[in-house]
Amino acid sequence: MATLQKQQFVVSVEEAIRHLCEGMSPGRAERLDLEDCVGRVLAEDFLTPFPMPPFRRAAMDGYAVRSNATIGAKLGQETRLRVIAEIKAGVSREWVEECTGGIAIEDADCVRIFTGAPVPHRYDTVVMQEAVTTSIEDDGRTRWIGIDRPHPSGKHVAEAGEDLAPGKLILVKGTVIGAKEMAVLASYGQRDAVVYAKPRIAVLPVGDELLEPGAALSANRIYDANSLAVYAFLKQLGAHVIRRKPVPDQLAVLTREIEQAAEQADIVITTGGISVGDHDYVERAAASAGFEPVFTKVLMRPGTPTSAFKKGNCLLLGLSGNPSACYSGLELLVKPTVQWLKGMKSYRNQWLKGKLEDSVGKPCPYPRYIRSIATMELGMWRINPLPNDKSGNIAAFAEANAIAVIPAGGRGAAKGEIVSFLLLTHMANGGLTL
Ligand SMILES: Nc1nc2c(c(=O)[nH]1)N[C@H]1C(S)=C(S)[C@@H](COP(=O)(O)OP(=O)(O)OC[C@H]3O[C@@H](n4cnc5c(N)ncnc54)[C@H](O)[C@@H]3O)O[C@H]1N2
Ligand code: MOO
Repeated sequence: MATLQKQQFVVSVEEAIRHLCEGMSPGRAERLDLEDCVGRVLAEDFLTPFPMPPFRRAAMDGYAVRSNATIGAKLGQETRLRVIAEIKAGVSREWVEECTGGIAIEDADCVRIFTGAPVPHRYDTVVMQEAVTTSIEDDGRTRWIGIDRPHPSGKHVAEAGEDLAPGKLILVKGTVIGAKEMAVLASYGQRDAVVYAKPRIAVLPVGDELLEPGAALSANRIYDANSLAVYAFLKQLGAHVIRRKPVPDQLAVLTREIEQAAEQADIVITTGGISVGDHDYVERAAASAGFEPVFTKVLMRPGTPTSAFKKGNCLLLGLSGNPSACYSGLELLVKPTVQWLKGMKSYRNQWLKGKLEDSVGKPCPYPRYIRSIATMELGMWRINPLPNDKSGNIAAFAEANAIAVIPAGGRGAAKGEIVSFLLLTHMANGGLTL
């Protein structure tokens, strides 16, 4: 039998990401209740519809006073102000008007006020209750406060619109909705938001050796680890995931599975079966299912055989079967692609710089993505490459919290060298969603 000659469309990691994102656009926009928008991406700019705060309000519990009335106040020579009303948060405009509207403007009165309550216009400052003495007249009703120092105008009063004027662009299209975005939207009374649909991604683990977790282990078989890893990763990214059972190494079966998955998904991810072995069928099945190659080799190790194919709007991404290589593919390629498809403005990976705490001796013609432990010490990231990080091993990546990149060629990298690294999604994830 002739040895399989893989078509060579070789790209760098950066080029692979560009190819993957190019020609795919975020899904349709849909309007969802805010509670269902966690981790979703805004498909429209959000402009403030009214001033924030919407009315002039007290920022402390205390007394609303006219600052003029406090000018002459001194220790031992208190200014006394009569408390003419009590205004708490949530009272009606009519109530405030009734309490203070008909009263001639004099300096010598004040109102008891609580945080969040509207400050009547006649008063220009709020004095915290800790800063006053209180007294009640013999009639048991007339209340006074004593103030022993001047209070400047505008203290503890939040003016209407001082936070945000109406018509201001506060959340731009492409922003992930998390807690603070929710607070903004809910502050403006929004019940729902227009967000991009979740990307739909199907996962097909490929290989005769694969058993479903839960089945009895038998000779020469292994459990399918990848499809659950991909499932978890994609869930964390906020995708809709369809996980299929392991597919045998048979061209016809795999072709049919890919065709079926492509009908349900924007992206089909296979794991395994993408290298040059006689029983690696993903590339041939992709062709039988009508997919065109986008790239068939990525300049990275692990995961060099990672390949992508396109048919219409559907992308087929073949990740390596080795669990570490598969996982690297998720972090390096799948994450930016899915984030792009989710409509995220900042969809690219955020690379950081750190100092290698150990040399990495193994030379490699491609950039090597080393599973590592990154720690921050005295303002500097330090990178400890994990030993024994063959792409078929799981120990190194189970421990890792980062992937560091060792440039191609040369003799690896020396201890003390500054390298780029990526914090793994479970460490760095700003938008962990389910
Ligand atoms: N002659 C060559 N052989 C190989 C090359 C090469 O360039 N020339 N590349 C090697 C590299 S690098 C990689 S990476 C692997 C990739 O192979 P595949 O992606 O085709 O993966 P498989 O051969 O199907 O499996 C590899 C390995 O991973 C195990 N595996 C597969 N699926 C799963 C799963 N769902 N869960 C857990 N483990 C899985 C599988 O049993 C194998 O041990 O090819 C090299 N070969
Ligand atoms: O590209 Mo592979 O993942 O090194 O074994």
